[in-house]
Amino acid sequence: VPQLRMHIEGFAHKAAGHINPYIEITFPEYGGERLERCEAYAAIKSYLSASASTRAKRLKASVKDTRSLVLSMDDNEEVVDEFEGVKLWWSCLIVSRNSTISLYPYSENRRFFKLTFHRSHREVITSSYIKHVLATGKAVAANNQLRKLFTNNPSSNWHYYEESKWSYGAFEHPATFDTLAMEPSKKKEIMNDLLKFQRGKEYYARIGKPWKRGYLLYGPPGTGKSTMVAAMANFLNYDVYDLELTTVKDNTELRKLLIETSAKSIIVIEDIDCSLDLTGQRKTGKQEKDNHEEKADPVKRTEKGREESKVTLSGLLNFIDGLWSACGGERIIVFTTNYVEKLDPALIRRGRMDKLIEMSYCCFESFKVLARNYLGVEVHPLFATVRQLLEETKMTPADVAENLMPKSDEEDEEACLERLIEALRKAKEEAGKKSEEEKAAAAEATAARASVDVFL
Ligand SMILES: Nc1ncnc2c1ncn2[C@@H]1O[C@H](COP(=O)(O)OP(=O)(O)OP(=O)(O)O)[C@@H](O)[C@H]1O
Ligand SMILES: [Mg+2]
Repeated sequence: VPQLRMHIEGFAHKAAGHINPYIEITFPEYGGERLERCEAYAAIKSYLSASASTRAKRLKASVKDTRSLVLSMDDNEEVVDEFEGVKLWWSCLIVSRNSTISLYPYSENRRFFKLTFHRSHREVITSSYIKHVLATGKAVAANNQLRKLFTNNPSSNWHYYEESKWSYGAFEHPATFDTLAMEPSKKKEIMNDLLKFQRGKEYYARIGKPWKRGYLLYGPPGTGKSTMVAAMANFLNYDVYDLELTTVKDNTELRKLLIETSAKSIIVIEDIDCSLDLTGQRKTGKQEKDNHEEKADPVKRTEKGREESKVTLSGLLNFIDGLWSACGGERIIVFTTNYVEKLDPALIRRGRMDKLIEMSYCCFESFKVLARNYLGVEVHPLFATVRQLLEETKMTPADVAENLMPKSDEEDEEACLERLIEALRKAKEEAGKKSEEEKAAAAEATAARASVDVFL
């Protein structure tokens, strides 16, 4: 029984106190009344990850992005540290509690760090070493912080454990403004806007505005809206909260989710036009009645339960306004949509959304970015043809990128560019045919009307 063992160890330590000249300090991962995650633990972890990677033999790796690796001490591993000539030992311990039945998944295993040192150094350790560790650890953490991507859980799971409203994984989207295909001047403008926002703490305080900014990204599918959000997060070093409105049952839940977001984050609501009926149309009497019936009939309700979110436009507006006023710290909210004209004006008016950004079809400048990324080519004789065709045809950056991607090892950049040109020609032809058909249909309609006129 682990608990018993702990007790015995405790006794053993006490008994050995006179003989054993070493002092041990433990730092548990969770502590305090609410068992919240200890800041000290996190700082020590980062501190040790910086020094442990050179000394410890067993390391745990987590990949931060495609270029760097974060190494940290593995469980039950020990490292030696030195401070002002004093030698001390750190170990990472884990106590598993598999034998106890627990409702809280995170408390199954308890981790803590143990610091051991000779009692003659007590003064140095307690007065300066620990301070040094915590400060260094925080700095290290800020440096190789793993950014997180949060998604909201359906409220039926909220009661499982404390931080369950949002679940998260590492945010590892590789998109940056460098790889984003967009008109350079527009890109520059957005980057400057973001920088101004990030550095604007005093400015926002002075003009008495909350330190928040709202963006609406709109454009056809495949023009890089989601990619843009990732690029923003990477640029600012923010966490991302991906809010799925369809799993939010009502306005109250929306509020609760909002309260649990942290500062330095981007809250994204994708495809806002599809998520909910936010087009400003009020419900008809019949729909209201249907809702009542559903409440009375639980089977029907659960059947439709998933997509039947009761979040309303006014709830969402309150969410945004609440964000603007209730939460401290820098936050960005981003909406994406394919149909900006479908949205209620109240949602995108100034003050709610600060900037409307149109993502559009691939222009030649965007193509150059993609060619550089996908093929590593800056100039090529075929570029002229591509330029010509891009001016005459609409193709999304997603489609251009797809065509540029080498399909096998034998394919060189020439082959890829040829394929793109082929696809562009085809698209142009189809667009031409379509407009011919439309013209014909329109002509037919006029002719029909004319004949009706004659008939009358
Ligand atoms: N502007 C762009 N720059 C670089 N890559 C792009 C761009 N637009 C699209 N892509 C590529 O196409 C894929 C799809 O783009 P993305 O998911 O960002 O489109 P979207 O505008 O969010 O589409 P949807 O409206 O369907 O959500 C991405 O994985 C990316 O590789
Ligand atoms: Mg998208």
